[in-house]
Amino acid sequence: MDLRRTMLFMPGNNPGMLQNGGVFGADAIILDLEDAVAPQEKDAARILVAQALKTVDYGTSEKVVRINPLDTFACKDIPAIVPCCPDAILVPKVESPADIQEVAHLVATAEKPGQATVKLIALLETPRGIAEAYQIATADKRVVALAFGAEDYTASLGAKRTKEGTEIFTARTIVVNSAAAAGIQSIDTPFTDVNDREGLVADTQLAKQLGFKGKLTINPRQIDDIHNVFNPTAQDINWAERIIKAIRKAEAEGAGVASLDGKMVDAPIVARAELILYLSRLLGLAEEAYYE
Ligand SMILES: CC(C)(COP(=O)(O)OP(=O)(O)OC[C@H]1O[C@@H](n2cnc3c(N)ncnc32)[C@H](O)[C@@H]1OP(=O)(O)O)[C@@H](O)C(=O)NCCC(=O)NCCSC(=O)C[C@@](O)(CC(=O)O)C(=O)O
Ligand SMILES: [Mg+2]
Repeated sequence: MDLRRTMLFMPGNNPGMLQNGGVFGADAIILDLEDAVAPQEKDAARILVAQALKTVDYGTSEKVVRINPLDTFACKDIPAIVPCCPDAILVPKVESPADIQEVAHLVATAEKPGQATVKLIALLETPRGIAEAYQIATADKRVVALAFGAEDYTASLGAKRTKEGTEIFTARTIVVNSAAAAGIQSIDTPFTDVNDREGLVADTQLAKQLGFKGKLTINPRQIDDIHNVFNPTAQDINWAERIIKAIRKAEAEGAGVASLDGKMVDAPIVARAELILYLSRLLGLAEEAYYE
């Protein structure tokens, strides 16, 4: 499983940020050619991002480039970026399966022989994109995640953006459910007030509760708080260990259902416990947390 708890945006025309992007420990970095770059800077940013992909060591962070939409500069971005071997392309303002299929075709044409297959992440940030979420998620096998962009979405809706996020609740759950139905990940919208840590943590907790697997990130100071929310806690790991022990004991006694602390333990509970343990092993948390 690829971890995408944090996906850190950095403007593609900012050499300082592009140079340092790998040192913050984000699961993914997104070199942005779209909205963080002014129209007159697009050509320079494309060259800078291509160069960064070839020369900067981003460590274990997944390398993602957000291209421009198909009706603007995507046809210039894809042939310039794909041969520089990004891990994935973030496609903004996706509105239909046809958008994804067209990008997938352009990417396939631009890939060098022997290059690892470039993945696609669809950014849904319009009412139509949300309405077509499942069709978009299943439009091409390169698609590994759906991401949600609340600022563009609420601007298109004409809805006021609030900290509580009532206006985006339906869209968030559609994105999560569509991605899960397609067997891919869902990544939540960024929290745009970089000085409001409490608000960030609350918003990330809500995203996790809804089923998102990560959050778009705009500032390195947000990374640890987001990771802390998505990481299993020592309590989670302890619960998961006890669930697995309880079900193994029940199975040894010929039963498919166990009881722990008075609560029923059956297949979906066991699946949740296994996921927690898998994630904690992946993050190197299991032992440390278990023996606390
Ligand atoms: C927010 C702010 C201006 C705050 O600046 P501040 O200056 O207050 O930050 P400080 O924390 O003081 O910086 C301390 C040190 O960290 C360095 N540093 C900061 N950020 C860094 C970073 N990202 N990567 C590497 N390095 C970084 C900085 O260079 C400094 O380095 P140094 O000088 O050496 O000490 C800044 O973070 C920033 O520009 N973020 C990226 C913004 C961006 O890409 N937006 C577009 C993508 S979202 C989007 O499009 C979503 C969506 O699609 C969704 C929808 O639709 O809803 C849409 O449409 O909205
Ligand atoms: Mg946007």
